Amino acid sequence: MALDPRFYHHVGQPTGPGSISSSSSSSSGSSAITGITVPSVASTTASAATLRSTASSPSLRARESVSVGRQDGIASPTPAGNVRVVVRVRTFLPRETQRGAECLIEMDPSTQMTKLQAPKPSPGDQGKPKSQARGKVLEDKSFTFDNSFWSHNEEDEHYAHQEDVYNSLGEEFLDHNFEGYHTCIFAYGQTGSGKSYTMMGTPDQPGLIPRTCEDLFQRIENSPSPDISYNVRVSYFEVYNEHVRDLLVPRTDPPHYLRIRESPSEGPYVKDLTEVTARNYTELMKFMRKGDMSRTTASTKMNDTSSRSHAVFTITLKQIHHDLSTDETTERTARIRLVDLAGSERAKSTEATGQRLREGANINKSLTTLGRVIAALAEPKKARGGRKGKDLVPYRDSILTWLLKDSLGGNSKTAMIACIAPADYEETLSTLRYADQAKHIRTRARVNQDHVSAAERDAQIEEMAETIRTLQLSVSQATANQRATEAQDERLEEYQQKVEKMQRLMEETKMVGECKIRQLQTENEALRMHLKLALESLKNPIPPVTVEEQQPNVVTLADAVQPPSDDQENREGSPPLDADPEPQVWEDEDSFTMDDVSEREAQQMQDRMEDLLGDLSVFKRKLASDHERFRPVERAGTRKRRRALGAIMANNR
Ligand SMILES: Nc1ncnc2c1ncn2[C@@H]1O[C@H](COP(=O)(O)OP(=O)(O)OP(=O)(O)O)[C@@H](O)[C@H]1O
Repeated sequence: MALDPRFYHHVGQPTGPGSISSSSSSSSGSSAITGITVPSVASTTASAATLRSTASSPSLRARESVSVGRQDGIASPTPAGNVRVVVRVRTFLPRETQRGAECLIEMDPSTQMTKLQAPKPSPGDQGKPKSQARGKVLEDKSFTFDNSFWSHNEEDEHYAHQEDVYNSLGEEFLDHNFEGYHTCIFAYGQTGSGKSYTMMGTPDQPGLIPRTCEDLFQRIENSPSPDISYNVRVSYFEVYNEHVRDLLVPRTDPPHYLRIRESPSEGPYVKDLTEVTARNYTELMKFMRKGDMSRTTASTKMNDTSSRSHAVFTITLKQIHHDLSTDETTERTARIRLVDLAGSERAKSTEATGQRLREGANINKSLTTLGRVIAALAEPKKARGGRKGKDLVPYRDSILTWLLKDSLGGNSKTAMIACIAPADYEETLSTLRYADQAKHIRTRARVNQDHVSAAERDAQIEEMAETIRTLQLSVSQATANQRATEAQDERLEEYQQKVEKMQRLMEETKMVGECKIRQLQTENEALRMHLKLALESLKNPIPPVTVEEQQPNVVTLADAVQPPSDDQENREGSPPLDADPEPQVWEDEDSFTMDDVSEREAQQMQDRMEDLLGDLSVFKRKLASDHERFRPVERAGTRKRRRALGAIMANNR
């Protein structure tokens, strides 16, 4: 049985059902804002349809008009790095319009260049050269990114809508997820620069996260293969004041913070983080909204709903393909990490005091560490190697960078969206510099895929059940000894993890089982149809074919097989033309009537169907017995865990 084509999917090919369609249009001409004449995009409209993008979509502009470097047509000023870096400038906010702010940003859609202009001298600096204004050297700066999204004024023909950002970045990253890669998209920028708008958006203008969720389930629902089962799990946490808080559990007072652990295979992870299964888009959105409501935001001078924390929304997509012919399972797991960072802020601009000031300091601290991590990763490895070849990337200096370690420098395809405000020279310059450095980072993404045979899966479950039994024993012994040691805690934790892992494994085994049943049912249905047709043709046989000058209702075998050609007739050994042919009729001993054939076929089909139905019921019985076999372990595990936890709590008191 062949794997779903998506398992062989190559990067860059359009896959899956389209995302939300784009609505804007474009023509050639010059941008009112940028003042740069761009090549006519009218000629690109033919290919626009195949790219599922509109002519004004930045993704299309990038693919069509830029011919620098990369095969996929996206401008690549970063031969050394593979992190996608895009920049997006937002519209003026009312407070900026009121103070008559000037837009300092220009973007060139044909080269994806972003230019930051030095602001006009303030009244105090009148008469001084521009470069000496405010006592600082302020000059125009230009940067080139994979995409420069112009979201400043909607009237502009190159305005990048939310859907354009998704079409250009989110869709491609979701392709990678279906291929089995971990991905991470994070939004970076000063407070009020449009990070939450880009990642979450509004109900009317959904951002990258809801669009990814929608496209994910559209692709699953339109999956062409019944042999693949999908499992989607989601978690959502925030890093607030250097503490991790689960956003999928209700807030408590005092807040309950989670600890960070590191596993050799998975790297740093949040211990006891809630991870829930989402069966459809509606459920996934429910979890997203729940987490969003719980996120710490506050009104500041710079932003009415300023995020005071870094939020990490993670979707885990598991694709399980079962091959009925080999009874082998192929599993692909992809982690989709979507991060909305808190914005960097200057105490002077926000005029924050008290709690807001402390939050701001912590936000800045972790963002500074992020900056140092980016800077270290952007350097060639040799240059950053410390003594004894130790890697000196300061991941551990903040919770945020520690948790994003894999996404920033490991097994992940990563993108950074640098959000900028149109009228803040210094903050924007700092963001653009970070983004420029991020272009040089190289991650090492790999396809996360495993092959497991049915026997291996059974053995895994068996082995895990054994480990759980041993751990149960040692936990209860330790509890009996009334020694609440750290080792005991660790063992208990290991035990809990194993039980959870086993539950998940059993869930997956159930999914494989369901997949098998689906496949058998499909085959069964096809056979049933076949049988029905065969029986119908038995009831209403096709009238026998008669051949001229031959007995009615019979066909000679020679005629049925091939009409004689002139050549054959004259060949040696062929009966002479005038010889009286010995007709070989269907009634002969060695020949068949049409009815015989149909009956035999029907009988074979009936037998096959009975075999299949037999297989199906054996299989169902096996599933039920597996379920029964492991349920007691699960129940006992939960009971024991509760008891052990209770004992430990009592000991600790
Ligand atoms: N592209 C855009 N189009 C229209 N409005 C936008 C756009 N980007 C941002 N905004 C508006 O700008 C304001 C600030 O945006 P947002 O809250 O997303 O900033 P932020 O970077 O997440 O800030 P913080 O770091 O303080 O949380 C919001 O009112 C938002 O609606």
